[in-house]
Amino acid sequence: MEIEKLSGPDIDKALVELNQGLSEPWALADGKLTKTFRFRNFIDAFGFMTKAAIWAEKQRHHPEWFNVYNSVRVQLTTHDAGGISEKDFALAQKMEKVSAP
Ligand SMILES: C[C@H](O)[C@H](O)[C@H]1CNC2=NC(N)=NC(=O)C2=N1
Repeated sequence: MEIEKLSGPDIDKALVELNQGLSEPWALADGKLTKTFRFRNFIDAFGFMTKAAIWAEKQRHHPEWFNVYNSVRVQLTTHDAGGISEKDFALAQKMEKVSAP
C-alpha cells in the first residue's frame, strides 16, 4: 500500500481548509471529494481540463470527471487506498489554481 486513505475527521478538517476563501466549495458525495466547475464556455472548460490533466499525469493521480459544454463535474478518490487521500486534496488545490480565469 503506497498511500493511505484519510480518516473521517481528517477529511473533514482538510475539507474546511480547502474551502477557505472559495465561493464555490468542495463537498463530499458518494465518498468522493466533489465539485462542479463552471466556465465561460467549452474552450475555457477544456483549458482547465488540459492544465489539470498535465499536472495529474505528473503526479500519477488522476481525476474522475464529466464535462458538458462549460461545466466540469469532478470526483476525486484514491483507488489504490479505497478512499480519499492527501493526493486528492493536493489535486483539488491544484484544480483551484488552474481554474482561475
Ligand atoms: C500505478 C498507478 O500509479 C496507479 O494506478 C495510480 C494511477 N492514478 C490514480 N488515480 C487515482 N485517482 N487513484 C489511484 O489510486 C491512482 N493510482
